[in-house]
Amino acid sequence: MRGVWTTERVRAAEERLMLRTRPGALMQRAAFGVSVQAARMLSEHAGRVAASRVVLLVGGGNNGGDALWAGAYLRRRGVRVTAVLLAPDRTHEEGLAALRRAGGHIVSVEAGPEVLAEADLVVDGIVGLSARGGLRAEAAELADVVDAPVLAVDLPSGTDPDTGQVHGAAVRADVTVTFGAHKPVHVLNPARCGHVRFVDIGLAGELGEPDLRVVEAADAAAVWPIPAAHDDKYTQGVTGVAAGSSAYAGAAVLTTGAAVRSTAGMVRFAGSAAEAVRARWPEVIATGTVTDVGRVQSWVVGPGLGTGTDGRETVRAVLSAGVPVCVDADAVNLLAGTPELLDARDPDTPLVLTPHAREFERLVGAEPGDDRVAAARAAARRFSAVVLLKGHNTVVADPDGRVLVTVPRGSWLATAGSGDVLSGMIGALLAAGTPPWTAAGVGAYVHAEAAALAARGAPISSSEVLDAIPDAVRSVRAMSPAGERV
Ligand SMILES: NC(=O)C1=CN([C@@H]2O[C@H](COP(=O)(O)OP(=O)(O)OC[C@H]3O[C@@H](n4cnc5c(N)ncnc54)[C@H](OP(=O)(O)O)[C@@H]3O)[C@@H](O)[C@H]2O)[C@@H](O)CC1
Ligand SMILES: Nc1ncnc2c1ncn2[C@@H]1O[C@H](COP(=O)(O)OP(=O)(O)O)[C@@H](O)[C@H]1O
Ligand SMILES: [K+]
Repeated sequence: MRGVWTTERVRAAEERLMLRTRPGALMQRAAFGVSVQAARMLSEHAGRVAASRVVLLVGGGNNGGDALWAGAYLRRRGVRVTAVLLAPDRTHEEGLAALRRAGGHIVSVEAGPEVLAEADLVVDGIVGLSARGGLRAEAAELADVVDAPVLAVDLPSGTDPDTGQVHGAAVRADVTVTFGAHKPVHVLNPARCGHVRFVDIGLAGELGEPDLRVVEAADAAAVWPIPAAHDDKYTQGVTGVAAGSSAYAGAAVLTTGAAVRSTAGMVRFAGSAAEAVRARWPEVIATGTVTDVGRVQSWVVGPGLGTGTDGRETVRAVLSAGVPVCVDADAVNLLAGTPELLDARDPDTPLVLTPHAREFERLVGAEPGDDRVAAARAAARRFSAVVLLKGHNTVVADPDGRVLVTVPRGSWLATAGSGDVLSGMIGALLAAGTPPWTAAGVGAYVHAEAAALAARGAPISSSEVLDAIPDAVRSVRAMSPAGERV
């Protein structure tokens, strides 16, 4: 897992590191990294480094200082560098002097549009970790006329460093260079950041435990359940699915199918869509009610269940079964409407709640808001459950405060029924004994991987996401040396 640290933590780490480094050293490390990345982008986009044109958008803080020093380094490689000063009276002095010494041009904001029109690359040094709100008017007008590729220093200006949210105008970067640590914006707003490149400025030893963690392929490969020589269909965990209704039989078929495709072993189904489930998935043992189903090691409850009395009793039955439960869709709505249902739960059995934003609002009584990480964390604590908040990024919070985030590759999952597939996958992982926080995070990662593999650049249905689960598991396992052996 890759760590992510909030602005406050990064600043504190930088302060500690600065006590042991000479003044200005960190900025120069950061700026040198920016210049290396800028040269790489110039080669790719302009076909040359020397004699190409770079425009620096320079704000009134250290972010602008980084851009100015990077410009000075680029001058040594023969690049024509022009700095547009957005806050001339507060421009970073040493950086400005360095760029002047190196032969860079300095212009005022009025000349910005003209120099931007000639640029091969724009370096966004408007604002970094001190950013508040969207871009101010002058910066917004300049950002609007940029046509060349954009390299953002630390983060795309106008995005919130800790939530990734954009209120008003913001830069859209092709590449963002981050210093010393990944910050929340880099994983919560990947669309604005473009490719994120890490520059080591020596912070690692000062950072401590991350505030968030990003799931990676190796994490999924390490925990995905693979049958061993001694296993049979029962020892790997039997997944129970209580989903669907006469009106929504499809949700039952999708959730059950996702559990079937995710792990070896067995899946049992309970509900009025048993016939439809059996017809599509003959390997599933399908019955009418939770009480008839036999022993399972986890339950998934909710997709297409309806919010009537039958649904409520189903939720009550699975919560009191003494096994881990993944509560999705209508089961989340039922908990929102009848919170006493949670009294049926054995407090020692893991619970995973998987709301999308509207279900979250019903459950918690407030929208997730700008800070989705804080919202998921608070809900996890309140319900003593792992809360997986769906959206472009999936945020998975444990009641103890740990948070996992998945960074999507595209938005292909924004299609009906894809959430049903996710809950089936999480249910299968829970049945295999995967701890709930990991099951939810890794399930979401492989779900997104399945979508990316199925889509390959064109829209897909959730049935295709489901069919791509084995390919996604193969793909993540292929990245792990241990995973390739079996
Ligand atoms: N610490 C270190 O060791 C290292 C730090 N490093 C670098 O320092 C950066 C942080 O620098 P920083 O703290 O000086 O402020 P920075 O982000 O440049 O903002 C400048 C000013 O902009 C303004 N402003 C705010 N919002 C705005 C908006 N929406 N649109 C427009 N303007 C806005 C606001 O001023 P205001 O006008 O509100 O007074 C603010 O004070 C960090 O990101 C990294 O690049 C690296 O060198 C590595 C070592
Ligand atoms: N714009 C998006 N980009 C990436 N993933 C998305 C996007 N919108 C939704 N998703 C993902 O798709 C799934 C949708 O789940 P859900 O809203 O429960 O759908 P349904 O109820 O139709 O099954 C979730 O895993 C969510 O994270
Ligand atoms: K910036």
